[in-house]
Amino acid sequence: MSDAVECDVVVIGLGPGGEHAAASLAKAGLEVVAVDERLVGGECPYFGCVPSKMMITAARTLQESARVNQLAGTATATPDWSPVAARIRDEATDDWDDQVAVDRLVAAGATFVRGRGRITAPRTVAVGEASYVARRGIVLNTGTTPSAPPVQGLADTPYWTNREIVRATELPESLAVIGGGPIGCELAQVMASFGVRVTVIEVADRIIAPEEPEASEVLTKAFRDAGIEVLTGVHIDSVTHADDRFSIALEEDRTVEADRLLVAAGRRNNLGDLGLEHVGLDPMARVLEPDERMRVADGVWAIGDITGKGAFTHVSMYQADIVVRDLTNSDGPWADYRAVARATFTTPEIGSVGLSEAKAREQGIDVVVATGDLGTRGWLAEEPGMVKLVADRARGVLVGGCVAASTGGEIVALIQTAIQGEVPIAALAEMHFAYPTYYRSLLPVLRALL
Ligand SMILES: Cc1cc2nc3c(=O)[nH]c(=O)nc-3n(C[C@H](O)[C@H](O)[C@H](O)COP(=O)(O)OP(=O)(O)OC[C@H]3O[C@@H](n4cnc5c(N)ncnc54)[C@H](O)[C@@H]3O)c2cc1C
Ligand SMILES: NC(=O)c1ccc[n+]([C@@H]2O[C@H](COP(=O)([O-])OP(=O)(O)OC[C@H]3O[C@@H](n4cnc5c(N)ncnc54)[C@H](O)[C@@H]3O)[C@@H](O)[C@H]2O)c1
Repeated sequence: MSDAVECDVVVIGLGPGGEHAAASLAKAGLEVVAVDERLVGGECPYFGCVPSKMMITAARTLQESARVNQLAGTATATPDWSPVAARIRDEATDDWDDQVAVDRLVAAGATFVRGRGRITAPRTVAVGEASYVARRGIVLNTGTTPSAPPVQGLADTPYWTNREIVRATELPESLAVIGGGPIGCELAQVMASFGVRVTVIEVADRIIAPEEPEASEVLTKAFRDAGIEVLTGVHIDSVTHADDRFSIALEEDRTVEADRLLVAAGRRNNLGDLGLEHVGLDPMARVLEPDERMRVADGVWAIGDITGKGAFTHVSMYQADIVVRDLTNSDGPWADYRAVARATFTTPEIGSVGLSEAKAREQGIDVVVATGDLGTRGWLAEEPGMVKLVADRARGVLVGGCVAASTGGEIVALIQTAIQGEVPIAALAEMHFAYPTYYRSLLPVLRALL
């Protein structure tokens, strides 16, 4: 091994948070070595949020055009995947080339190293033959890899994960999706909008299971209305691939056949073989539990999906800002997860923030909930949807909310502000809500909580 290079900070893994932390720390004058074995920016820009939302933008355009026949005359749209594939390749991912991101990082003052980082001693990281000693410490942002469930035969088949489907240049006639979480649901609906016959196979008793049951119900109906087959509470016995077809054998002698199979059954945190034992951490850890400054051990910070605080780009970026504050000796503010917002970009979009009713009850909160529909706006737009608010009766404030609507992810911003600011429900229920907006649908639900 060559002589160790000294620096202030080594960032291992440059997902959205790692890239942001490395650039910000370098701009603040620290000597930063930023390491990634794949692409700078991580899953989000190349295989996750960005390409999937580009697909969703196209799919929504098709969905809207289909509503012309219902509301405004006649229109015929002929779906064509080629502009979507071209935009993903040329505009979103630069053909899966991260040179722009590398240049940005280097321009910020960081040293970029392509390779696999591994902790070999406190404050010491090896990348291949090179070794780096970080005077201040190591920031971990190693993210996740798609994981496949242990289903007989599956590993021997050419199934897709998010990393393959974003590169698809042609669509199959039929697609089976294992997993009805956010990835499975978003991509299933995209494919169905482009005319693919889609079956979603979910082992839990409902799709988007961590969200409110009422939201799952609305989405399941929307899926079925759009011709997507939704199988829930289903166990897969085996998967085979022959003659370019997948056969997914379900219990009770049922089989789903499809041209392609997307596995969206969850993710595995990239914590294996990271040398965690050298800094006193469990090398078998599935998540790294950080303190409020994102510290997980002496001289080690962790951010992003590996912290288990919500596998979202905005959480990774939020945590990166905290690490930057800590490493530049600021006074905070430190981590606060009371009002983490999220949006699943299906149609309707499922926006959520804070605690679900189930999570609030688990925490022993004296819970009161109320639900409603999308009111006048929902009726005008002929749009299904729902609003659910979760409140702490004793404190008279909201602790969670979920909105299924075309703008669900936007409407939750109001609920988020109320949770974060601990605004009394009584005050919220007396505010002006413009008529006939979507967010006005919150008003009767707020009043029902009082
Ligand atoms: C299809 C899809 C859609 C999504 N849509 C959304 C969305 O709409 N909104 C949202 O907020 N989130 C979305 N997400 C989640 C989002 O992509 C992640 O939460 C986000 O990327 C943050 O991840 P991260 O910062 O933990 O790291 P990641 O993005 O996972 O990046 C980790 C990086 O670490 C590198 N790495 C790992 N181990 C090592 C090592 N030992 N040495 C060197 N480098 C290493 C990897 O190469 C990778 O570049 C989506 C995810 C997927 C898959
Ligand atoms: N819009 C967004 O913000 C967005 C979009 C996509 C992903 N994400 C993030 O990425 C994370 C990963 O998403 P995901 O959807 O891959 O994972 P997930 O863990 O959220 O969902 C996986 C689903 O697969 C099901 N499943 C697991 N094994 C199965 C089996 N053998 N048969 C059938 N179903 C099975 C699970 O019950 C679960 O419902 C999410 O938790 C989310 O935080 C966010």
